[in-house]
Amino acid sequence: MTQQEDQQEELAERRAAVAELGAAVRALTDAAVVSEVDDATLRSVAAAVAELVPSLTAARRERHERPATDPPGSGHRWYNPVIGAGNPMAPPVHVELVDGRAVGTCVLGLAYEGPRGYVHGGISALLLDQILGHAHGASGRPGMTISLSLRYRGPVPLNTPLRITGWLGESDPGRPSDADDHGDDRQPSHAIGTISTADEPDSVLVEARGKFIVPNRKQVQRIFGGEDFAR
Ligand SMILES: CCCCCCCCCCCCCCCC(=O)SCCNC(=O)CCNC(=O)[C@H](O)C(C)(C)COP(=O)(O)OP(=O)(O)OC[C@H]1O[C@@H](n2cnc3c(N)ncnc32)[C@H](O)[C@@H]1OP(=O)(O)O
Repeated sequence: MTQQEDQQEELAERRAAVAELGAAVRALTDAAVVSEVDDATLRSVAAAVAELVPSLTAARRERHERPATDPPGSGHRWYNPVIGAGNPMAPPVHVELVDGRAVGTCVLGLAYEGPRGYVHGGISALLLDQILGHAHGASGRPGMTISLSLRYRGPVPLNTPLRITGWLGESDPGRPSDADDHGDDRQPSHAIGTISTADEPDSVLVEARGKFIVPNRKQVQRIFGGEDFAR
């Protein structure tokens, strides 16, 4: 086996272990928010969970440090709060590109509840920000959201397969390019997205419109210390 194959195998093993822990803690969260067991049981589970924390934090990363799952250039985000299999707060949403659109699927449990039985509006915004960003990134220009507006047309049901779709709209017409001052592409892109149930994809429950920019070199330096932020 070559050194590169060795590294690939190690990476796959790491990602599998990270996903396993993510799924286990996600299941714990799901159980915690639906549980109606007695107080003594809640307290004993809380104590058992607290005992587990030091074994995870024995080796930890700090802000700006890459996790082992996301080596430079991989473009992976295993702890992303929407798609990251390693992040227990992520549903996680599974995203595919279909005819140039980013299409995400997931089921949201009671941990994401806003109005009783339905998804919290902030969670819908989180999912749509991600899917719009994915559509923007898939066009070859990974960027940052500079604005996001939502229209909630109908409540999004919990425990129901959902479909989240994002695509690019027209760019800002007539915006002057100030590439000379800032050194990069300065036309914000518009992206549009929707949430519906998988069973009724044409019935839009939430609609989003966002604007994205590709940070120029100075901005990347200022915000991320110069590292290629998207990879
Ligand atoms: C198979 C393929 C798979 C692909 C797979 C990809 C997957 C990839 C998925 C990722 C999905 C993540 C999706 C989550 C995306 C987030 O959540 S991003 C996090 C949320 N956004 C932020 O944190 C941005 C915060 N904002 C900022 O840091 C600053 O406002 C900015 C954007 C750096 C600009 O600040 P600044 O340099 O001081 O510029 P400023 O003087 O304020 O700007 C003046 C004007 O120029 C505009 N402008 C500034 N910089 C730029 C620029 N670089 N370009 C254009 N216009 C600009 C400004 O918007 C502003 O416009 P107006 O408001 O006047 O219309």
